Amino acid sequence: MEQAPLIIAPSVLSADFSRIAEEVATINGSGAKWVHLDVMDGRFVPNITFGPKFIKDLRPCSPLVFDTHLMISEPERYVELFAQSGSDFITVHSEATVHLHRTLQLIRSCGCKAGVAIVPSTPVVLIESVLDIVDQVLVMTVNPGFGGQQLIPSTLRKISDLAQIRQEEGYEYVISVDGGINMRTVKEVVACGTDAVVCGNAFFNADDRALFVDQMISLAREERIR
Ligand SMILES: O=C(CO)[C@@H](O)[C@H](O)COP(=O)(O)O
Repeated sequence: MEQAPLIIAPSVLSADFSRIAEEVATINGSGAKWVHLDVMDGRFVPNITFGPKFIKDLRPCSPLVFDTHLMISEPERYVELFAQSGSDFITVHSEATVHLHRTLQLIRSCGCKAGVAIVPSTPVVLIESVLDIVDQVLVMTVNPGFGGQQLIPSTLRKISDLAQIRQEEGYEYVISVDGGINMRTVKEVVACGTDAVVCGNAFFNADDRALFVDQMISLAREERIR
């Protein structure tokens, strides 16, 4: 069976918040399938973005999958609010919650798909015991907090490891990659087994955002048939 096209998830972190509805409209028209929503609390990461009201207000602006990435400490305290805001996926960091398994169960019990994220210094072995209950594993390829950073090469191995475990165990999670993804780096992450890529600066700085998405998907297809 042919593999599904690479999922492109533009990160609104790199959007102009003063024109956020217009910016999201360009995501809708670009061929991207997901909208990536980076929630930061100034504690788990050294930056602050937005909360559930922002996502709730954006929900009517897009029919796409809302991929909410909680870069916040103790995310379990806010899961219900982010579920009510219209998130499809809610992804929490393994480093940010003591009871990771329980937090992932909570996400699912709220009717959302559950994701687990790991920062560059966290090895895959630390999340192996929850891989049977997640719908997405998000591999951070930069240290979280800011857009526009360079991909850290030592993170790539984790993508291949997750793809191998998925195959061996028959799991069905989506493997997504976040940080420093652009037309130069997409092939290497696809070669490792990525299904979805988060793109902040590369998407929002593209002269033609629809063309950018199209080219990223084509580059992925070329890499997969190589
Ligand atoms: O979560 C983050 C950063 O913490 C990312 O989602 C960035 O927003 C990706 O931006 P680029 O590296 O693609 O510019």
